[in-house]
Amino acid sequence: MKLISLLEGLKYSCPGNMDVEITDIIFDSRKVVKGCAFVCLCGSSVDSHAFAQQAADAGAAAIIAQHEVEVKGVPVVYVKNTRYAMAVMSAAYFGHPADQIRVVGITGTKGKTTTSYMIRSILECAGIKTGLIGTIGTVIGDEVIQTNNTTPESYDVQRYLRRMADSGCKAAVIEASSIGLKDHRVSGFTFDIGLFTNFSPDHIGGNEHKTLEEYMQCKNMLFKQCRTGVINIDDENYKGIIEGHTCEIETYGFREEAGLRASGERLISRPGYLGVHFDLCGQLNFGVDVDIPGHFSVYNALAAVAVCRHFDVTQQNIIDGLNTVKVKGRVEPVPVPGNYTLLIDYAHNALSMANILETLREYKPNRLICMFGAGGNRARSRRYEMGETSGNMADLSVITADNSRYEDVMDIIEDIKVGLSKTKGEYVVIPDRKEAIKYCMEIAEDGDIIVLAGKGHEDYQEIRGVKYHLDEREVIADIINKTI
Ligand SMILES: CC(=O)N[C@H]1[C@@H](OP(=O)(O)OP(=O)(O)OC[C@H]2O[C@@H](n3ccc(=O)[nH]c3=O)[C@H](O)[C@@H]2O)O[C@H](CO)[C@@H](O)[C@@H]1O[C@H](C)C(=O)N[C@@H](C)C(=O)N[C@H](CCC(=O)O)C(=O)O
Ligand SMILES: Nc1ncnc2c1ncn2[C@@H]1O[C@H](COP(=O)(O)OP(=O)(O)OP(=O)(O)O)[C@@H](O)[C@H]1O
Repeated sequence: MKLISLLEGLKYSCPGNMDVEITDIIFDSRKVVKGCAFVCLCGSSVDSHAFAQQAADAGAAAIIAQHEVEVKGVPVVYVKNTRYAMAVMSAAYFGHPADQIRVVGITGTKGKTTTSYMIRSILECAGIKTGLIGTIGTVIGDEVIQTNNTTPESYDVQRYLRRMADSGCKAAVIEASSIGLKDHRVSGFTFDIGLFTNFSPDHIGGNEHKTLEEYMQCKNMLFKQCRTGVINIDDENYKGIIEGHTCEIETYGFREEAGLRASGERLISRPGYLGVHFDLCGQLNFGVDVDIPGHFSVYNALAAVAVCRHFDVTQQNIIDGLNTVKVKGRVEPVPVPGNYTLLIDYAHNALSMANILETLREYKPNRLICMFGAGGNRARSRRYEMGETSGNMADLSVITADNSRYEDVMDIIEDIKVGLSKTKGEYVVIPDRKEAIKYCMEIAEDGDIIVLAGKGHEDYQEIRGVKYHLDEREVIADIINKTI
Protein backbone atom coordinates (compact mmCIF):
# COMPACT_ATOMS: atom_id res chain seq x y z
CA MET A 1 0.00 0.00 0.00
CA LYS A 2 1.30 3.48 -0.82
CA LEU A 3 2.35 5.70 2.10
CA ILE A 4 0.03 8.45 0.89
CA SER A 5 -2.97 6.10 1.01
CA LEU A 6 -2.14 4.96 4.54
CA LEU A 7 -2.13 8.56 5.71
CA GLU A 8 -5.54 9.44 4.26
CA GLY A 9 -7.60 11.47 6.72
CA LEU A 10 -4.58 12.60 8.76
CA LYS A 11 -3.02 16.05 8.94
CA TYR A 12 0.71 15.73 8.33
CA SER A 13 3.74 17.30 6.74
CA CYS A 14 6.33 15.43 4.74
CA PRO A 15 8.91 16.93 2.45
CA GLY A 16 9.90 13.46 1.07
CA ASN A 17 8.49 10.99 -1.46
CA MET A 18 4.93 9.98 -0.50
CA ASP A 19 4.61 7.44 -3.31
CA VAL A 20 6.73 4.89 -1.53
CA GLU A 21 5.23 1.39 -1.10
CA ILE A 22 4.73 0.28 2.55
CA THR A 23 4.84 -3.41 3.48
CA ASP A 24 3.79 -3.18 7.15
CA ILE A 25 3.43 -0.84 10.13
CA ILE A 26 5.92 -1.41 12.96
CA PHE A 27 6.20 0.34 16.35
CA ASP A 28 9.18 -1.54 17.80
CA SER A 29 12.59 -0.84 16.23
CA ARG A 30 13.67 -4.39 17.10
CA LYS A 31 10.95 -5.77 14.82
CA VAL A 32 11.52 -3.60 11.75
CA VAL A 33 10.95 -5.40 8.41
CA LYS A 34 12.04 -4.25 4.97
CA GLY A 35 9.74 -1.60 3.51
CA CYS A 36 7.74 -0.94 6.69
CA ALA A 37 6.61 2.39 8.11
CA PHE A 38 8.23 2.77 11.54
CA VAL A 39 6.02 4.68 13.97
CA CYS A 40 7.94 6.46 16.75
CA LEU A 41 6.07 6.37 20.09
CA CYS A 42 6.73 8.20 23.34
CA GLY A 43 6.36 5.40 25.91
CA SER A 44 6.53 5.30 29.67
CA SER A 45 10.22 4.45 29.67
CA VAL A 46 11.45 4.92 26.08
CA ASP A 47 10.94 7.56 23.39
CA SER A 48 11.45 5.53 20.24
CA HIS A 49 12.12 8.65 18.12
CA ALA A 50 15.66 7.87 19.27
CA PHE A 51 15.57 4.70 17.11
CA ALA A 52 14.40 6.38 13.89
CA GLN A 53 17.74 6.21 12.05
CA GLN A 54 18.31 2.66 13.32
CA ALA A 55 14.90 1.69 11.90
CA ALA A 56 15.73 3.32 8.56
CA ASP A 57 19.07 1.50 8.44
CA ALA A 58 17.25 -1.79 9.15
CA GLY A 59 15.01 -1.29 6.11
CA ALA A 60 12.09 0.94 7.13
CA ALA A 61 10.76 2.81 4.08
CA ALA A 62 9.26 5.71 6.07
CA ILE A 63 9.37 7.15 9.58
CA ILE A 64 6.31 8.58 11.33
CA ALA A 65 7.28 11.07 14.03
CA GLN A 66 5.70 13.68 16.28
CA HIS A 67 8.87 15.61 17.02
CA GLU A 68 12.12 16.37 15.23
CA VAL A 69 14.22 13.36 14.20
CA GLU A 70 17.54 13.22 12.34
CA VAL A 71 17.03 10.64 9.61
CA LYS A 72 18.77 10.26 6.27
CA GLY A 73 17.61 8.22 3.28
CA VAL A 74 13.87 7.79 3.91
CA PRO A 75 10.90 10.18 4.13
CA VAL A 76 9.87 11.38 7.58
CA VAL A 77 6.17 12.13 8.08
CA TYR A 78 5.44 14.56 10.92
CA VAL A 79 2.06 14.24 12.64
CA LYS A 80 0.64 15.79 15.79
CA ASN A 81 0.27 12.48 17.63
CA THR A 82 1.95 9.29 16.42
CA ARG A 83 -0.35 7.02 18.45
CA TYR A 84 -3.40 8.52 16.77
CA ALA A 85 -1.65 8.33 13.39
CA MET A 86 -0.80 4.67 13.97
CA ALA A 87 -4.48 3.92 14.66
CA VAL A 88 -5.63 5.64 11.45
CA MET A 89 -2.86 4.03 9.39
CA SER A 90 -3.54 0.57 10.84
CA ALA A 91 -7.25 0.84 10.05
CA ALA A 92 -6.34 1.65 6.44
CA TYR A 93 -3.64 -1.02 6.26
CA PHE A 94 -6.10 -3.73 7.37
CA GLY A 95 -8.82 -2.49 5.00
CA HIS A 96 -11.09 -0.81 7.58
CA PRO A 97 -12.48 -4.01 9.15
CA ALA A 98 -14.74 -2.00 11.51
CA ASP A 99 -16.79 -1.05 8.41
CA GLN A 100 -17.51 -4.73 7.81
CA ILE A 101 -18.60 -5.82 11.30
CA ARG A 102 -20.53 -4.07 14.05
CA VAL A 103 -18.21 -3.03 16.84
CA VAL A 104 -19.24 -2.45 20.46
CA GLY A 105 -16.85 -0.68 22.86
CA ILE A 106 -17.18 -0.99 26.63
CA THR A 107 -15.70 1.41 29.13
CA GLY A 108 -16.13 1.57 32.91
CA THR A 109 -14.20 0.74 36.06
CA LYS A 110 -15.86 -2.62 36.69
CA GLY A 111 -17.87 -5.08 34.67
CA LYS A 112 -16.24 -4.68 31.24
CA THR A 113 -15.07 -8.27 30.87
CA THR A 114 -18.21 -9.83 32.31
CA THR A 115 -20.52 -7.68 30.21
CA SER A 116 -18.54 -8.40 27.04
CA TYR A 117 -19.04 -12.13 27.61
CA MET A 118 -22.76 -11.62 28.27
CA ILE A 119 -23.13 -9.70 25.00
CA ARG A 120 -21.28 -12.43 23.14
CA SER A 121 -23.38 -15.13 24.76
CA ILE A 122 -26.66 -13.47 23.69
CA LEU A 123 -25.44 -12.68 20.17
CA GLU A 124 -24.11 -16.19 19.63
CA CYS A 125 -27.46 -17.62 20.78
CA ALA A 126 -28.91 -15.60 17.91
CA GLY A 127 -26.36 -17.09 15.51
CA ILE A 128 -24.33 -13.86 15.30
CA LYS A 129 -20.67 -14.89 15.44
CA THR A 130 -18.95 -12.46 17.80
CA GLY A 131 -15.27 -11.74 18.51
CA LEU A 132 -13.94 -10.32 21.79
CA ILE A 133 -10.92 -8.20 22.67
CA GLY A 134 -10.29 -7.76 26.38
CA THR A 135 -8.56 -8.70 29.61
CA ILE A 136 -8.91 -12.47 29.14
CA GLY A 137 -7.45 -12.18 25.64
CA THR A 138 -8.73 -11.93 22.09
CA VAL A 139 -11.39 -14.49 21.23
CA ILE A 140 -12.03 -15.40 17.58
CA GLY A 141 -14.25 -18.48 17.30
CA ASP A 142 -12.69 -21.18 19.49
CA GLU A 143 -9.27 -19.52 19.50
CA VAL A 144 -8.16 -17.46 22.53
CA ILE A 145 -5.09 -15.31 21.84
CA GLN A 146 -3.30 -14.14 25.01
CA THR A 147 -2.65 -10.40 25.08
CA ASN A 148 -0.61 -8.24 27.50
CA ASN A 149 -3.15 -5.48 27.79
CA THR A 150 -6.90 -5.25 28.20
CA THR A 151 -6.93 -3.01 25.12
CA PRO A 152 -4.03 -3.90 22.79
CA GLU A 153 -2.16 -1.39 20.61
CA SER A 154 -4.17 -0.01 17.68
CA TYR A 155 -2.22 -2.06 15.14
CA ASP A 156 -3.24 -5.25 16.97
CA VAL A 157 -6.84 -4.09 17.45
CA GLN A 158 -7.14 -3.59 13.68
CA ARG A 159 -5.33 -6.86 12.93
CA TYR A 160 -7.72 -8.80 15.19
CA LEU A 161 -10.77 -7.04 13.74
CA ARG A 162 -9.59 -8.01 10.26
CA ARG A 163 -9.21 -11.64 11.33
CA MET A 164 -12.68 -11.54 12.90
CA ALA A 165 -14.26 -10.12 9.74
CA ASP A 166 -12.45 -12.69 7.57
CA SER A 167 -13.56 -15.57 9.78
CA GLY A 168 -17.24 -14.68 9.54
CA CYS A 169 -17.75 -12.62 12.70
CA LYS A 170 -20.60 -10.17 12.32
CA ALA A 171 -19.89 -8.40 15.61
CA ALA A 172 -16.93 -7.58 17.84
CA VAL A 173 -16.89 -6.42 21.45
CA ILE A 174 -13.85 -4.46 22.63
CA GLU A 175 -13.02 -3.57 26.22
CA ALA A 176 -11.89 0.03 25.83
CA SER A 177 -9.78 0.68 28.94
CA SER A 178 -9.25 4.31 29.89
CA ILE A 179 -5.52 3.96 29.15
CA GLY A 180 -6.40 2.35 25.83
CA LEU A 181 -8.62 5.30 24.95
CA LYS A 182 -6.00 7.80 26.12
CA ASP A 183 -3.30 6.09 24.05
CA HIS A 184 -5.54 5.98 20.95
CA ARG A 185 -5.46 2.18 20.83
CA VAL A 186 -9.09 2.24 19.63
CA SER A 187 -8.94 5.40 17.50
CA GLY A 188 -9.26 5.40 13.71
CA PHE A 189 -12.83 4.08 13.47
CA THR A 190 -16.32 4.69 14.83
CA PHE A 191 -17.90 2.24 17.26
CA ASP A 192 -21.50 1.30 16.49
CA ILE A 193 -22.25 1.27 20.21
CA GLY A 194 -20.32 2.62 23.19
CA LEU A 195 -21.28 1.23 26.60
CA PHE A 196 -20.59 2.78 30.01
CA THR A 197 -20.80 0.43 33.01
CA ASN A 198 -19.73 2.47 36.07
CA PHE A 199 -17.05 4.78 37.43
CA SER A 200 -15.05 4.70 40.67
CA PRO A 201 -11.54 5.80 41.64
CA ASP A 202 -8.98 3.36 40.18
CA HIS A 203 -5.94 3.34 37.91
CA ILE A 204 -4.56 6.60 39.37
CA GLY A 205 -0.80 7.00 39.80
CA GLY A 206 2.26 5.15 38.51
CA ASN A 207 2.12 4.69 34.75
CA GLU A 208 -1.63 5.14 34.68
CA HIS A 209 -3.70 8.33 35.11
CA LYS A 210 -2.40 11.47 36.80
CA THR A 211 -5.75 12.49 38.30
CA LEU A 212 -9.31 11.27 38.70
CA GLU A 213 -10.41 13.98 36.26
CA GLU A 214 -8.06 12.64 33.60
CA TYR A 215 -9.38 9.12 34.24
CA MET A 216 -12.92 10.35 33.63
CA GLN A 217 -11.99 12.39 30.55
CA CYS A 218 -10.47 9.31 28.96
CA LYS A 219 -13.65 7.29 29.46
CA ASN A 220 -15.56 10.24 28.02
CA MET A 221 -13.63 9.87 24.72
CA LEU A 222 -15.67 6.80 23.78
CA PHE A 223 -18.85 8.84 23.55
CA LYS A 224 -17.28 11.13 20.97
CA GLN A 225 -16.41 8.12 18.87
CA CYS A 226 -19.56 6.01 18.69
CA ARG A 227 -22.97 6.23 17.04
CA THR A 228 -25.05 5.17 20.06
CA GLY A 229 -24.00 5.55 23.69
CA VAL A 230 -25.61 3.18 26.20
CA ILE A 231 -25.27 4.61 29.68
CA ASN A 232 -25.84 3.41 33.25
CA ILE A 233 -27.76 6.38 34.65
CA ASP A 234 -27.68 5.00 38.19
CA ASP A 235 -23.99 5.89 38.31
CA GLU A 236 -23.66 9.38 39.78
CA ASN A 237 -20.78 10.18 37.42
CA TYR A 238 -22.62 9.51 34.19
CA LYS A 239 -23.02 13.20 33.27
CA GLY A 240 -19.25 13.70 33.30
CA ILE A 241 -18.80 10.58 31.22
CA ILE A 242 -21.08 11.81 28.42
CA GLU A 243 -20.16 15.50 28.54
CA GLY A 244 -19.71 16.79 25.00
CA HIS A 245 -20.93 13.50 23.50
CA THR A 246 -21.54 13.33 19.77
CA CYS A 247 -23.66 10.14 19.81
CA GLU A 248 -27.30 9.31 20.47
CA ILE A 249 -27.75 8.48 24.16
CA GLU A 250 -29.76 5.59 25.59
CA THR A 251 -29.96 4.71 29.27
CA TYR A 252 -30.35 1.73 31.56
CA GLY A 253 -30.55 1.27 35.33
CA PHE A 254 -33.04 0.81 38.17
CA ARG A 255 -34.16 4.44 38.06
CA GLU A 256 -37.56 5.31 36.61
CA GLU A 257 -36.02 7.57 33.96
CA ALA A 258 -33.94 4.75 32.47
CA GLY A 259 -34.96 3.56 29.01
CA LEU A 260 -34.31 -0.07 29.96
CA ARG A 261 -34.97 -0.86 33.61
CA ALA A 262 -34.54 -3.73 36.02
CA SER A 263 -36.96 -4.59 38.80
CA GLY A 264 -37.98 -7.57 40.89
CA GLU A 265 -34.40 -8.65 41.61
CA ARG A 266 -34.23 -12.02 43.42
CA LEU A 267 -31.15 -14.07 44.32
CA ILE A 268 -31.17 -17.72 43.24
CA SER A 269 -29.02 -20.26 45.09
CA ARG A 270 -28.51 -23.99 45.45
CA PRO A 271 -25.28 -25.87 46.25
CA GLY A 272 -22.83 -25.24 43.43
CA TYR A 273 -25.03 -22.60 41.79
CA LEU A 274 -25.51 -18.93 42.51
CA GLY A 275 -27.45 -16.66 40.20
CA VAL A 276 -29.94 -13.83 40.08
CA HIS A 277 -33.37 -13.24 38.55
CA PHE A 278 -34.80 -9.89 37.49
CA ASP A 279 -37.47 -8.44 35.25
CA LEU A 280 -36.68 -6.18 32.32
CA CYS A 281 -39.04 -3.26 31.87
CA GLY A 282 -39.32 -0.22 29.65
CA GLN A 283 -37.91 -0.90 26.17
CA LEU A 284 -38.30 -4.67 26.78
CA ASN A 285 -40.59 -6.49 29.21
CA PHE A 286 -39.83 -10.02 30.40
CA GLY A 287 -37.96 -11.87 33.15
CA VAL A 288 -34.41 -13.25 32.91
CA ASP A 289 -32.17 -15.47 35.05
CA VAL A 290 -28.46 -14.70 35.07
CA ASP A 291 -25.96 -17.45 35.78
CA ILE A 292 -23.57 -15.11 37.63
CA PRO A 293 -24.43 -14.02 41.19
CA GLY A 294 -24.99 -10.66 42.76
CA HIS A 295 -26.59 -7.26 42.35
CA PHE A 296 -23.79 -6.16 39.99
CA SER A 297 -24.72 -9.04 37.67
CA VAL A 298 -28.09 -7.36 37.19
CA TYR A 299 -26.30 -4.23 36.01
CA ASN A 300 -24.00 -6.16 33.69
CA ALA A 301 -26.92 -8.15 32.26
CA LEU A 302 -29.03 -5.03 31.81
CA ALA A 303 -26.15 -3.37 29.99
CA ALA A 304 -25.71 -6.41 27.76
CA VAL A 305 -29.41 -6.48 26.88
CA ALA A 306 -29.41 -2.72 26.22
CA VAL A 307 -26.65 -3.33 23.65
CA CYS A 308 -28.02 -6.55 22.15
CA ARG A 309 -31.47 -5.13 21.46
CA HIS A 310 -29.75 -3.21 18.65
CA PHE A 311 -29.03 -6.54 16.94
CA ASP A 312 -31.39 -9.05 15.40
CA VAL A 313 -32.01 -11.05 18.60
CA THR A 314 -35.20 -12.56 20.00
CA GLN A 315 -36.50 -12.57 23.57
CA GLN A 316 -35.54 -16.25 23.80
CA ASN A 317 -31.97 -15.48 22.61
CA ILE A 318 -31.62 -12.98 25.47
CA ILE A 319 -33.05 -15.41 28.04
CA ASP A 320 -30.82 -18.27 26.83
CA GLY A 321 -27.72 -16.10 26.50
CA LEU A 322 -27.91 -14.82 30.07
CA ASN A 323 -28.89 -18.20 31.43
CA THR A 324 -25.82 -19.95 30.05
CA VAL A 325 -23.12 -17.26 30.26
CA LYS A 326 -19.80 -18.26 31.80
CA VAL A 327 -16.86 -15.93 32.31
CA LYS A 328 -13.56 -17.53 33.13
CA GLY A 329 -12.40 -16.49 36.58
CA ARG A 330 -15.21 -14.02 37.27
CA VAL A 331 -17.28 -15.48 40.12
CA GLU A 332 -16.82 -18.77 38.27
CA PRO A 333 -18.37 -21.80 39.99
CA VAL A 334 -16.35 -25.01 39.86
CA PRO A 335 -18.31 -28.26 40.27
CA VAL A 336 -17.46 -30.18 43.46
CA PRO A 337 -19.01 -33.35 44.93
CA GLY A 338 -20.01 -31.74 48.29
CA ASN A 339 -23.01 -29.56 49.22
CA TYR A 340 -21.02 -26.37 49.18
CA THR A 341 -20.12 -23.77 46.55
CA LEU A 342 -16.58 -23.23 45.30
CA LEU A 343 -15.87 -20.13 43.22
CA ILE A 344 -12.81 -18.75 41.41
CA ASP A 345 -12.67 -14.96 41.21
CA TYR A 346 -10.18 -12.38 39.94
CA ALA A 347 -10.61 -10.01 42.93
CA HIS A 348 -7.05 -8.90 43.65
CA ASN A 349 -7.50 -5.66 45.53
CA ALA A 350 -9.52 -4.65 48.57
CA LEU A 351 -12.29 -2.94 46.59
CA SER A 352 -13.00 -5.97 44.39
CA MET A 353 -12.68 -8.26 47.39
CA ALA A 354 -15.19 -6.20 49.39
CA ASN A 355 -17.56 -6.25 46.40
CA ILE A 356 -17.44 -9.99 45.93
CA LEU A 357 -17.64 -10.82 49.65
CA GLU A 358 -20.59 -8.46 50.15
CA THR A 359 -22.34 -10.03 47.18
CA LEU A 360 -21.74 -13.57 48.37
CA ARG A 361 -22.86 -12.74 51.93
CA GLU A 362 -26.27 -11.83 50.48
CA TYR A 363 -26.69 -15.53 49.63
CA LYS A 364 -26.63 -16.29 53.38
CA PRO A 365 -23.92 -18.97 53.34
CA ASN A 366 -23.29 -21.27 56.30
CA ARG A 367 -19.75 -19.82 56.31
CA LEU A 368 -18.04 -17.49 53.85
CA ILE A 369 -14.42 -18.58 53.36
CA CYS A 370 -11.97 -16.40 51.48
CA MET A 371 -8.65 -17.78 50.22
CA PHE A 372 -6.25 -15.18 48.89
CA GLY A 373 -2.69 -13.89 48.65
CA ALA A 374 -1.25 -10.68 47.23
CA GLY A 375 1.10 -9.77 44.41
CA GLY A 376 4.78 -9.11 45.07
CA ASN A 377 6.50 -5.94 43.82
CA ARG A 378 3.23 -4.00 44.04
CA ALA A 379 1.97 -1.49 46.63
CA ARG A 380 2.27 -2.93 50.16
CA SER A 381 -0.83 -1.00 51.20
CA ARG A 382 -2.87 -3.34 49.00
CA ARG A 383 -1.89 -6.28 51.25
CA TYR A 384 -2.86 -4.55 54.50
CA GLU A 385 -6.18 -3.52 52.94
CA MET A 386 -6.94 -6.98 51.57
CA GLY A 387 -6.13 -8.54 54.96
CA GLU A 388 -8.38 -6.10 56.76
CA THR A 389 -11.22 -6.52 54.25
CA SER A 390 -11.19 -10.31 54.40
CA GLY A 391 -10.82 -10.24 58.20
CA ASN A 392 -13.89 -8.04 58.50
CA MET A 393 -16.07 -9.70 55.88
CA ALA A 394 -15.23 -13.44 55.73
CA ASP A 395 -15.85 -16.04 58.43
CA LEU A 396 -12.46 -17.56 57.71
CA SER A 397 -9.49 -16.19 55.75
CA VAL A 398 -7.01 -18.64 54.25
CA ILE A 399 -3.85 -16.70 53.46
CA THR A 400 -1.66 -18.09 50.71
CA ALA A 401 0.60 -17.15 47.78
CA ASP A 402 -0.39 -15.20 44.67
CA ASN A 403 2.14 -13.94 42.11
CA SER A 404 4.91 -13.22 44.63
CA ARG A 405 7.22 -12.13 41.78
CA TYR A 406 10.61 -11.16 43.23
CA GLU A 407 9.48 -10.99 46.87
CA ASP A 408 9.53 -13.68 49.52
CA VAL A 409 6.00 -15.05 49.87
CA MET A 410 6.30 -15.06 53.69
CA ASP A 411 7.08 -11.31 53.68
CA ILE A 412 3.90 -10.69 51.70
CA ILE A 413 1.89 -12.90 54.06
CA GLU A 414 3.28 -10.99 57.07
CA ASP A 415 1.92 -7.77 55.50
CA ILE A 416 -1.48 -9.36 54.95
CA LYS A 417 -1.49 -10.46 58.59
CA VAL A 418 -0.92 -6.86 59.70
CA GLY A 419 -4.25 -5.92 58.11
CA LEU A 420 -6.01 -9.03 59.37
CA SER A 421 -4.83 -8.52 62.94
CA LYS A 422 -6.76 -5.23 63.06
CA THR A 423 -9.93 -7.34 62.85
CA LYS A 424 -11.45 -10.18 64.84
CA GLY A 425 -11.43 -12.40 61.73
CA GLU A 426 -10.21 -15.98 62.04
CA TYR A 427 -7.42 -16.96 59.69
CA VAL A 428 -4.95 -19.70 58.79
CA VAL A 429 -1.73 -19.40 56.78
CA ILE A 430 -0.96 -22.01 54.10
CA PRO A 431 1.73 -20.57 51.80
CA ASP A 432 1.45 -23.23 49.07
CA ARG A 433 -1.57 -22.26 46.96
CA LYS A 434 -2.44 -25.84 45.96
CA GLU A 435 -2.31 -26.94 49.61
CA ALA A 436 -4.47 -23.98 50.56
CA ILE A 437 -7.13 -24.98 48.01
CA LYS A 438 -7.01 -28.55 49.32
CA TYR A 439 -7.43 -27.30 52.87
CA CYS A 440 -10.49 -25.23 51.91
CA MET A 441 -12.10 -28.24 50.23
CA GLU A 442 -11.33 -30.55 53.16
CA ILE A 443 -12.90 -28.31 55.79
CA ALA A 444 -15.93 -27.34 53.65
CA GLU A 445 -19.31 -27.82 55.36
CA ASP A 446 -22.78 -27.98 53.81
CA GLY A 447 -23.91 -24.53 52.69
CA ASP A 448 -20.45 -22.93 52.79
CA ILE A 449 -19.35 -20.58 50.03
CA ILE A 450 -15.61 -20.63 49.37
CA VAL A 451 -14.03 -18.04 47.12
CA LEU A 452 -10.53 -18.56 45.73
CA ALA A 453 -9.62 -14.95 45.08
CA GLY A 454 -6.88 -13.41 42.98
CA LYS A 455 -6.02 -15.60 40.02
CA GLY A 456 -9.29 -15.56 38.08
CA HIS A 457 -8.57 -16.55 34.46
CA GLU A 458 -4.80 -16.77 34.98
CA ASP A 459 -3.28 -20.23 34.57
CA TYR A 460 0.10 -19.50 36.10
CA GLN A 461 1.84 -18.39 39.26
CA GLU A 462 4.74 -15.97 38.85
CA ILE A 463 7.66 -16.63 41.20
CA ARG A 464 11.07 -14.99 40.82
CA GLY A 465 10.53 -14.10 37.16
CA VAL A 466 9.26 -17.56 36.16
CA LYS A 467 5.61 -18.25 35.33
CA TYR A 468 4.79 -21.74 36.66
CA HIS A 469 1.66 -23.44 35.31
CA LEU A 470 -1.15 -23.30 37.86
CA ASP A 471 -4.76 -23.57 36.76
CA GLU A 472 -7.03 -23.67 39.80
CA ARG A 473 -9.64 -25.70 37.89
CA GLU A 474 -7.06 -28.44 37.29
CA VAL A 475 -5.92 -28.31 40.93
CA ILE A 476 -9.53 -28.77 42.09
CA ALA A 477 -10.03 -31.71 39.70
CA ASP A 478 -6.81 -33.31 40.97
CA ILE A 479 -7.97 -32.91 44.58
CA ILE A 480 -11.34 -34.48 43.75
CA ASN A 481 -9.56 -37.35 41.95
CA LYS A 482 -7.16 -37.62 44.89
CA THR A 483 -4.08 -37.25 42.71
CA ILE A 484 -2.76 -34.51 44.99
C1 LIG B 1 2.43 2.24 30.73
C2 LIG B 1 1.95 1.56 29.48
O1 LIG B 1 0.85 1.77 29.06
N1 LIG B 1 2.82 0.73 28.91
C3 LIG B 1 2.48 0.05 27.67
C4 LIG B 1 3.49 0.45 26.63
O2 LIG B 1 4.73 0.13 27.10
P1 LIG B 1 5.77 1.30 27.41
O3 LIG B 1 5.11 2.65 27.40
O4 LIG B 1 6.41 0.92 28.69
O5 LIG B 1 6.74 1.20 26.24
P2 LIG B 1 8.25 1.69 26.28
O6 LIG B 1 9.09 0.56 26.76
O7 LIG B 1 8.37 3.01 26.96
O8 LIG B 1 8.50 1.85 24.75
C5 LIG B 1 7.89 2.90 23.99
C6 LIG B 1 7.96 2.53 22.55
O9 LIG B 1 9.33 2.34 22.17
C7 LIG B 1 9.45 1.15 21.43
N2 LIG B 1 10.82 0.65 21.56
C8 LIG B 1 11.31 0.32 22.77
C9 LIG B 1 12.60 -0.17 22.89
C10 LIG B 1 13.40 -0.32 21.72
O10 LIG B 1 14.55 -0.76 21.73
N3 LIG B 1 12.85 0.05 20.53
C11 LIG B 1 11.59 0.53 20.42
O11 LIG B 1 11.15 0.83 19.33
C12 LIG B 1 8.37 0.24 22.02
O12 LIG B 1 8.00 -0.78 21.11
C13 LIG B 1 7.24 1.23 22.24
O13 LIG B 1 6.50 1.38 21.06
O14 LIG B 1 3.28 -0.24 25.43
C14 LIG B 1 3.28 -1.67 25.56
C15 LIG B 1 3.04 -2.27 24.17
O15 LIG B 1 1.87 -1.85 23.64
C16 LIG B 1 2.18 -2.09 26.53
O16 LIG B 1 2.11 -3.51 26.66
C17 LIG B 1 2.48 -1.46 27.86
O17 LIG B 1 1.45 -1.80 28.76
C18 LIG B 1 1.90 -2.20 30.07
C19 LIG B 1 2.09 -3.73 30.07
C20 LIG B 1 0.86 -1.82 31.11
O18 LIG B 1 0.90 -2.28 32.22
N4 LIG B 1 -0.06 -0.97 30.76
C21 LIG B 1 -1.16 -0.59 31.63
C22 LIG B 1 -0.92 0.77 32.26
C23 LIG B 1 -2.41 -0.54 30.75
O19 LIG B 1 -2.36 -0.21 29.57
N5 LIG B 1 -3.54 -0.90 31.32
C24 LIG B 1 -4.80 -0.83 30.64
C25 LIG B 1 -5.97 -0.93 31.62
C26 LIG B 1 -6.14 -2.26 32.30
C27 LIG B 1 -7.42 -2.31 33.19
O20 LIG B 1 -8.45 -1.71 32.87
O21 LIG B 1 -7.34 -3.01 34.21
C28 LIG B 1 -4.88 -1.92 29.55
O22 LIG B 1 -5.62 -1.68 28.56
O23 LIG B 1 -4.24 -2.98 29.69
N1 LIG C 1 -20.88 -3.97 37.35
C1 LIG C 1 -20.04 -4.25 38.35
N2 LIG C 1 -19.91 -3.43 39.41
C2 LIG C 1 -19.07 -3.69 40.44
N3 LIG C 1 -18.29 -4.79 40.50
C3 LIG C 1 -18.34 -5.64 39.47
C4 LIG C 1 -19.21 -5.43 38.35
N4 LIG C 1 -19.04 -6.44 37.48
C5 LIG C 1 -18.12 -7.26 38.01
N5 LIG C 1 -17.70 -6.79 39.22
C6 LIG C 1 -16.68 -7.37 40.12
O1 LIG C 1 -15.41 -6.96 39.59
C7 LIG C 1 -14.63 -8.11 39.20
C8 LIG C 1 -14.03 -7.82 37.84
O2 LIG C 1 -15.09 -7.84 36.89
P1 LIG C 1 -14.77 -7.67 35.34
O3 LIG C 1 -13.54 -8.40 35.02
O4 LIG C 1 -16.00 -7.96 34.58
O5 LIG C 1 -14.49 -6.09 35.28
P2 LIG C 1 -13.45 -5.30 34.39
O6 LIG C 1 -14.04 -3.94 34.20
O7 LIG C 1 -13.16 -6.05 33.16
O8 LIG C 1 -12.23 -5.26 35.38
P3 LIG C 1 -10.63 -5.14 35.11
O9 LIG C 1 -10.41 -3.87 34.38
O10 LIG C 1 -10.09 -5.15 36.51
O11 LIG C 1 -10.26 -6.36 34.31
C9 LIG C 1 -15.61 -9.31 39.19
O12 LIG C 1 -14.99 -10.51 39.53
C10 LIG C 1 -16.65 -8.89 40.19
O13 LIG C 1 -16.22 -9.27 41.49
